[in-house]
Amino acid sequence: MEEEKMGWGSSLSVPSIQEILRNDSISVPERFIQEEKDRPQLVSENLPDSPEIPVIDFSLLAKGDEDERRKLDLACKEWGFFQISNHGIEKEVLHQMKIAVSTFFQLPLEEKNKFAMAENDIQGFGQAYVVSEEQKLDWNDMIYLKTLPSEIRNFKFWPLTCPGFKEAVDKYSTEVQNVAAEIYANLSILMGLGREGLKELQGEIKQGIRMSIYPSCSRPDLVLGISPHSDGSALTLLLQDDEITALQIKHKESWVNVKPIPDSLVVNVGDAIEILSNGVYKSIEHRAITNEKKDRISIAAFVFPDEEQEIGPLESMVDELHCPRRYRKIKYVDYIRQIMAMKMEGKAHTDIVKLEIK
Ligand SMILES: O=C(O)CCC(=O)C(=O)O
Ligand SMILES: [Fe+2]
Repeated sequence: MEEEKMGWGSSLSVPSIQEILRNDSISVPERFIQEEKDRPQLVSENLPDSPEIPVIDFSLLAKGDEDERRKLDLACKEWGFFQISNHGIEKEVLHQMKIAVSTFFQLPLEEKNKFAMAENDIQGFGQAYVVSEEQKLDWNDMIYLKTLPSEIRNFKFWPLTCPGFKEAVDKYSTEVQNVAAEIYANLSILMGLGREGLKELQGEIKQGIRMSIYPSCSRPDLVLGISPHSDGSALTLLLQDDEITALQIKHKESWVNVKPIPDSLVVNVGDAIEILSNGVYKSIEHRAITNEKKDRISIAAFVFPDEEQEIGPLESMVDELHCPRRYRKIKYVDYIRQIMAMKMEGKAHTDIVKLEIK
């Protein structure tokens, strides 16, 4: 029963890119070659020297600093993305998390397959959003786990054969949740509610973590590490490799690189906050590219509303004259199930909740 309740949908199973590369690390299989219009421009080529995405000092935010909160407001309106410094999560916790993930991906395939996604859920080792045999595949392998609330932590997908994995993920997800909760509380204030307003309306936020490996690729000009999409979460907090620039976001119609700041986290507004804020805060399209030299790991913690909650624009964000209602209400789990059943193409999936504006 419980499992059925947890089901968010399913995905066609896809070959492991790491396994393909183990047999032949030079050729790029047809299914991974993007249509010409979708291929990335490489970092070293002609992406303009992009404006830097905002950096928010988390320690100030946590102290209730109003200037910092205004910076957060602007970042969510104009960029939908920001990096946070001084988040207070110890370096060692970040380090152990990265080690756990790379150790997992070094396991032999048969070991990883023990945690393969079940029929009716996207949890485990595999891919989400693969809905047809013709669909181009992304150059990554990933494992997705729901990590919070803690009642669901002890489930069968924990790769217990991977030493230190559970401990590292437990620790990291708890810490990252505290950071997410503080940002959530600040957004709540900015949206005209009290600090606890969003939580009171929507319940505690939950968390799922997507851990990905993007192996180095002989032809990074032909493939995408992850295709353009926006996140279905409320917020996403991303821990990424300190040295490799790979994440790109859509800003004013162009792709902009998110240059890593060591030990900081990249945060983005997800669809749920876009909907709650009536479109004032933007859930921005993003993608990741690959490189020829080095495998890259990233860890995306998605925080999201309770599945049974309805999400829709907050009354405080709707003003019939200046800011009419832009989205219909939807139960969060129905939103997720519907978008999981689609191939992600940028932000097209958010159309399912958009209202016609007269
Ligand atoms: O690996 C990255 O930089 C992005 C990952 C991402 O966008 C996601 O998992 O939703
Ligand atoms: Fe994403």
